[in-house]
Amino acid sequence: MLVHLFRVGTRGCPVRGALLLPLRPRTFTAVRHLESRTGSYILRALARLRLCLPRSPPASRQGSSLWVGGLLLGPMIWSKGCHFYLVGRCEVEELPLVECKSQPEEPCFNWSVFWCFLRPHLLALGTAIVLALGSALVNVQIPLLLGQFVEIVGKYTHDHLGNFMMEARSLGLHLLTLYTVQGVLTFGYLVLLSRLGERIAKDIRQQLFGCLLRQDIGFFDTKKTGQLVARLTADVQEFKSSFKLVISQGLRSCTQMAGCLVSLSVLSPRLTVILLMVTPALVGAGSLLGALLRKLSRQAQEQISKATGVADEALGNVRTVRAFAMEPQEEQHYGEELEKSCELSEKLGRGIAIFQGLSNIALNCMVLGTLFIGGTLVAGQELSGGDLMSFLVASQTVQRSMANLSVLFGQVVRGLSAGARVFEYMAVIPDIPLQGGHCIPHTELQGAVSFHNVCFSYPSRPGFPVLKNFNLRLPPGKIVALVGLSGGGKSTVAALLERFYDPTEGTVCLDGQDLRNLDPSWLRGEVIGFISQEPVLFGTTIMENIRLGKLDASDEEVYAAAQEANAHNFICSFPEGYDTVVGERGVTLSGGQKQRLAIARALIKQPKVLILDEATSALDGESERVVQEALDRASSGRTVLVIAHRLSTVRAAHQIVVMSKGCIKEIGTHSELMRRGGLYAELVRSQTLMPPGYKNYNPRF
Ligand SMILES: Nc1ncnc2c1ncn2[C@@H]1O[C@H](COP(=O)(O)OP(=O)(O)OP(=O)(O)O)[C@@H](O)[C@H]1O
Repeated sequence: MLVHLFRVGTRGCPVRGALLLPLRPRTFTAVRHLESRTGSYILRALARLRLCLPRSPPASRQGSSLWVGGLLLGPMIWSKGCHFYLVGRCEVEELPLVECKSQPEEPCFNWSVFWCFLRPHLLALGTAIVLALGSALVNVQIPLLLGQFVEIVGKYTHDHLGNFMMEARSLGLHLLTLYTVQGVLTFGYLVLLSRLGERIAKDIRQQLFGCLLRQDIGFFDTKKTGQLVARLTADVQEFKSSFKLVISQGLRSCTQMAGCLVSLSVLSPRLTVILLMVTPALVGAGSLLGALLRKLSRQAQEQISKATGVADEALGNVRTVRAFAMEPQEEQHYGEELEKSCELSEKLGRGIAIFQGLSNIALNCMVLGTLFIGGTLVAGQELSGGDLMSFLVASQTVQRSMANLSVLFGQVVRGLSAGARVFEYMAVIPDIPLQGGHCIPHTELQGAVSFHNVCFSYPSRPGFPVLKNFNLRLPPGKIVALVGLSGGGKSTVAALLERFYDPTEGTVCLDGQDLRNLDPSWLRGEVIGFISQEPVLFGTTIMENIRLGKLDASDEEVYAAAQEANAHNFICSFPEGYDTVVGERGVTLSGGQKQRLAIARALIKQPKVLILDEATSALDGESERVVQEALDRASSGRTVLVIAHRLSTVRAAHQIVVMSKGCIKEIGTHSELMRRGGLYAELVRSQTLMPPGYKNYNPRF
C-alpha cells in the first residue's frame, strides 16, 4: 500500500498520525481488496489526513497522480457492498517524506474555574502579597545599610579615633530591626500562602472528586483509573506548589530585582551596566543547564514510578504471583526497572555536581570581577569601599532573583498545564445526571420492566452496535433469564436497566415510564438491586458493608438482610461478628461469603427489581448451593433479571431469553425451548457433554 497509516481508528479512537512513504515514479494498476470495516476506517482516516497534510497537491508531471491523503485520489469504486477496490492506472509522484502527528489535545487552563476557587481567599491572598512585597522592599534596604556599616569598619581600620560602638550601634540596631521585620513579614506571608494553598488544593480535590464520581459510566470506559487519581493527587500538588511559588518567590524576586537595580545604578552606573551585560548571559546558560537537569530529573522520577508500578502490581496481585510461581520473574523485573532508575539518578547526580561546580566558579568569578573593577573605581576615588560592598551584596541579590525567575518560568508552565488537567474534568457535564426526575410512589410501584426497540452502542465504540432492535418484557414478580453466547449483549441489557447508559435508540421503561424521566438515584438506590459475579466489598466492617445498600438502615434491618442472604450464621461465627473488618476488597472472606454479603447489601433496600449477573458462576459447588438458596429466597415476589452461563441455574425461570449478537433468538420456558431444539437446546447439549472425568457434571441435563 502506498500509505502507511498508523493508529488508525474511528470516532472512539481517532487517527493519530500518518506517514506518507516516498515511492519511485512508476505506472501500476493498484488493486486493493479490503474488508469493509478496514476500508471505511481507511476512508475516514484519509479524510482526516487531508486536514493535516499540506494543502497543495504535488506537481503533476507525468499524468494523473495518486496522492493519497492529499487532494487527489486514484479512481475508487465501491463494489459488492462489503468490499472496496482501489483500481487505477496511476503514476505516483515521488513525495517527500511527510510525517504528520497530531498530539492528544492538551486542555487549556480554565481561568474562570480557577477564579471561583480563588475568590473566597482574596483577603488572605491580598495580605500575603502585601507582606511579600514588604519583605522584598526591606531586603532592598539591607545591602545599602551593610555598605554603610562597612564604611564605618573601614574608617576604624585606618584611624582609631572615636567610638566605634557608638557609631555602629544605631546602624546595627537599624539593620537588626530590618532583619526582624523581614523575618516577621516572611513568616506572615509564608503562613498565609501555605494556608491559602492547602485550602484551595482541598477545595479543588473535593470538587474534582465529586465531578469524577458524577461522570457517566461511559466516561470511565475510556479513562484509566490511575490517570484520574493522578489528577486528584500529583496534578493538584503541582498546581498548588506552582501557585505558592509564583506568589512568594515570583513577587519577591521581581520586587527585589527592581529595587536592587535602582540601588545599583545609584551606587555605580558603570558597574551596573557591566553587570547587566554579564548576568543575563550567565543566568541564561544556567537556565539551559537547569532545564536539562529538570528533564533528567523528570525521567528519573518517571522511571522510579515505573519501578514502583511493577512492585505495586506484584504486591497487589500477590496471590496470582504465588499461584504462578512468578516471584523470581517479578524480582528480576523489579530489579531491571530499579537498575534503570539508579542509572538515571546517577546521571542526574553527575549533572547536578557539574551544575553546582560551574555555578560556583561563575559566581565567584563575578564577585572577583566586581571587586576588581570596583576596586579600580575605589582606587580612582570614584567609589567608596562601603558602596562597593553594597554593590556586591545588591548584585548578588539581583543574580539570585534572576535565577529564581528563570526557574519560576518553567514552574509556571508546568503549573498551568497541571491546573488545566485538573480543571478539565470539572467542566464535563455528564449526560445522565445522578439525581432529578420523577419517582413512582412506593404503593404504585409494580416493577414491570420493558425494552422497546432498543439499539445501543457503547460510547467508547460508537460504530459497533451491541443491541439491535431489542424488545423484551420483564413481568412484575417474574424471573426472566438471559442466556446465550459470550459477548451477545446480556450484561449490556442489565447496564441499560441500571441506567448506566441510555439507549442509542428506543426506550427502557419501568412500569411504563421511560427511565430517562425517572430519578436515577431513586432507581438505583431504592428500586434496583444488582448482584454481580465479582462482589466488590469495601475495606470496612461487615455491618458497614451491608449498610451501604441503605445508609439509614437500623442494626435490626442489617441482621434481617444478612439472614435473608444466608450470611448471618457465618458472620456470627467470626469473633468480631458484624464488626469484622473484611480487608481490602473483602480479601479476608471466601468467594461465597463475599457473595452473600453482596446479596445482603442488595436486599437491605428491599428492591422491587433484582439483577443477578452471573451471581454464582465464580463459586464452587457447595458455595453455589448456599448462595443459590439465598438468591431463590430473595427472588420471590420480585422482578428478577438473571444473567447466566450455567444453564442449570436458570431452568426454573418463568422465561428464558436466548441472545446472540445483540438480538433475541428464542424465548420460552426451559421445556418449551428444549422441545424446540434450537440454540438453547444446543447450548444445553454442549454443557452436558463434559469431557471424561469432569467432576462437576450436572446430571439434570
Ligand atoms: N464498556 C464497554 N465498552 C465498549 N464495548 C463493550 C463494553 N462492555 C461490553 N462491550 C462489548 O459489548 C458486547 C456485549 O458485551 P456484554 O458484556 O454485554 O456481553 P455478554 O453477553 O454479557 O458477555 P459475557 O457472557 O461474556 O459476559 C461485547 O462485544 C463487548 O466487547
